[in-house]
Amino acid sequence: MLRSCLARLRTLGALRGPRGGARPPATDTGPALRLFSSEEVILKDYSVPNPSWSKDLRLLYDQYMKKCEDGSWKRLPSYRDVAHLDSKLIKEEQMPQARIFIRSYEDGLGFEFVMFHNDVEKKTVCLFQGGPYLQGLSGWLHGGAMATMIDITSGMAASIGERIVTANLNIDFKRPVPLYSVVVINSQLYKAEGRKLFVSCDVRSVDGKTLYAEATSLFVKLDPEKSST
Ligand SMILES: CCCCC/C=C\C/C=C\CCCCCCCC(=O)SCCNC(=O)CCNC(=O)[C@H](O)C(C)(C)COP(=O)(O)OP(=O)(O)OC[C@H]1O[C@@H](n2cnc3c(N)ncnc32)[C@H](O)[C@@H]1OP(=O)(O)O
Repeated sequence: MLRSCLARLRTLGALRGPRGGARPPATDTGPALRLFSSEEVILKDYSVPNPSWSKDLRLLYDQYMKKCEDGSWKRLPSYRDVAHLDSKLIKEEQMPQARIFIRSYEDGLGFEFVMFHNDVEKKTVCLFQGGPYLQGLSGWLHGGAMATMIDITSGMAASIGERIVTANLNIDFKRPVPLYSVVVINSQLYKAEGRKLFVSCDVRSVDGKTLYAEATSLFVKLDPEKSST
């Protein structure tokens, strides 16, 4: 299994280090992801500007990167292939196919986003530009695509690095979101009660004047004593 994962990562050009050749330049994403003791695996981080990003998205990205300078906010890196590496739920031969679906589109066609997290304030902000493959009604973003981004942004506000699942997600869609436009998704953990984490969220236009959606959600930390299947 390990061998097939490594082969897959090599194909993707993600492996660097002792056997993988030169390491790419350091980014602000923190230390390289070390998955195996003998090899260092660096996965491509997609939460950085690419040519499909609109001026709005770039400007907001720059603003939030400034907020990161004093350490209060952190940019969250985002990968395509990391989630399946330790999964015991799918067969070994299925693993090379598995991808985080929001990172499965070519640049600009699907979910272009970057998230920033403030650990003290328990807030996560996502700057999101929905591409043409996310169309619902003509010219508008599909609500399911919006719901996905609300879910993940809220999940990041609830907890980073812990095994949590969405137990409940309520969304009021207030205005349709035009395709290609940039929206700002603001989420905040407002209550933690045992394994339960409660998050509120809103989605607004870049100038903050249009409210596109409001949501509340409940995330539950997985109980290691219980089986998830
Ligand atoms: C694209 C992904 C990016 C990947 C990045 C990688 C890492 C980042 C790390 C974190 C970011 C997370 C982002 C998450 C977003 C994506 C999340 C998902 O898609 S998860 C998939 C969808 N959800 C599920 O499949 C969940 C299915 N349900 C369950 O597994 C279980 O029901 C459970 C929620 C785990 C709860 O079961 P369990 O037996 O463990 O506990 P209890 O039933 O006893 O419940 C505990 C507690 O919670 C209350 N509860 C449970 N469900 C609900 C509900 N629907 N509404 C209200 N309350 C609920 C329950 O009453 C108990 O409360 P109490 O203790 O007070 O009695």
